Amino acid sequence: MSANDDRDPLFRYDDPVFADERLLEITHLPGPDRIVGRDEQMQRVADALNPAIFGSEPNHLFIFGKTGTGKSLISRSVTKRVISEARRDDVTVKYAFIDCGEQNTEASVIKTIAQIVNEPDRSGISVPDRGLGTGDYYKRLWQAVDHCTDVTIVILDEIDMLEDDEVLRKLSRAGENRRISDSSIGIIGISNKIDFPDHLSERVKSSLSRDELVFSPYDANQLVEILEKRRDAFHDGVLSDDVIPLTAALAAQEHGDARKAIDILRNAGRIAKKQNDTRVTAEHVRDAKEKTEADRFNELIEGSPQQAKAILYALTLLTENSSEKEFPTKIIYNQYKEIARQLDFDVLSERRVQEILQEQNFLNVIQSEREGRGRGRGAHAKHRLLENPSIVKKVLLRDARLAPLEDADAADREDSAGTGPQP
Ligand SMILES: Nc1ncnc2c1ncn2[C@@H]1O[C@H](COP(=O)(O)OP(=O)(O)OP(=O)(O)O)[C@@H](O)[C@H]1O
Repeated sequence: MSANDDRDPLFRYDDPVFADERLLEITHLPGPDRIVGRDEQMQRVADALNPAIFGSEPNHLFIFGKTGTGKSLISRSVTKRVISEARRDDVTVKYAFIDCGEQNTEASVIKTIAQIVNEPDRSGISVPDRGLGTGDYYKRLWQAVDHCTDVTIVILDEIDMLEDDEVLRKLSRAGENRRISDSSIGIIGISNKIDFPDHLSERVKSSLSRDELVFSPYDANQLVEILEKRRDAFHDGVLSDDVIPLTAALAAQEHGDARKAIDILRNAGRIAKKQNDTRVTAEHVRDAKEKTEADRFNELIEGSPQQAKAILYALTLLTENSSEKEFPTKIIYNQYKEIARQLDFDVLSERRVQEILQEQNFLNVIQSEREGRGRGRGAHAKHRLLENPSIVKKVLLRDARLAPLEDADAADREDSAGTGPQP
């Protein structure tokens, strides 16, 4: 009897497609030999963090670049190398990776760093999840940092999502202001908004944005190389020859986004597996592209209220039915009113719709520009959808309250195709 004979037949124990799917997970940190084309950026991050190896204060650093250009990968990878180098000299370096999209208040950022760094046996303190004011969380953070580390590296991803820059001011000057005495803190701020430092107060800017680093998008060849280095996520012979080049080409269409490339490849494998295919083909890749885009858009709008979805639907219809790409608030508002009536929603004021458009701009769902120059505010802003309208529509219609729009949409399409009832 083989070892597998007594296993529960309800489950699968072999995976015909993936040898190690974790290599394609977004949280996976690939080793240095799998990192492609970022030597210069790695060196710059290493230069900024170098003092930490000897227990001294690292330089703060800002990293900019579009989605999927390796900003968090390089920050985490170099930080980990700093930690292991420092350990050789008995220097303790710890790091906290904070997603400011999820933790955007001063108290939650401070609490999270303190919880990551703290070892109650060494510091003699605890960092409770709730119940302390911001000031007390700071006190515990300084204690934890002083007792448990020589250097703390704080990586703030999506730093532009922070409610205000107070936390940056205090963290960046902790040593200078003698909040901590036996230890130091280095900050790496990551953002895809290159104009982010313009929004910081002068004091924070002067202490933080001395060192800036820009990550440019990958070209299709680099994306091919990145994917080739993860080919062992699949069993030998599973990927058809055209899968990696096609995935790279599709991911390079907007800008060279490695996150999208890896997501498409993983989804292609999953789709093949679901269909009981043992080879991943170009067709799986095309389906995977659509799924990846829909998933990503869904993630962006998941928490949005139904009114915001109705407004986005209005912008989607306008985009679909016109050769224009940008629309003024007023035009979107008129279309929204129509949709709100169809859905039996209360009709919001134009001012409120304008605010919601602004929020969606902040969430990177749409892009708003004021007429003339600068980021969009106010009644004269124009708004553009950042995703393919057919994907947006599909995702918005997943919301049951918006589903009636699907019938209206189908009827419109029939009419415009001339297949509606003839007189
Ligand atoms: N140069 C590279 N070599 C190998 N893999 C890479 C490279 N750049 C990015 N990746 C992979 O692409 C994915 C996205 O990278 P990462 O999260 O670092 O991008 P990012 O610029 O921080 O994006 P975002 O702004 O969306 O957070 C990760 O799975 C990462 O491992």
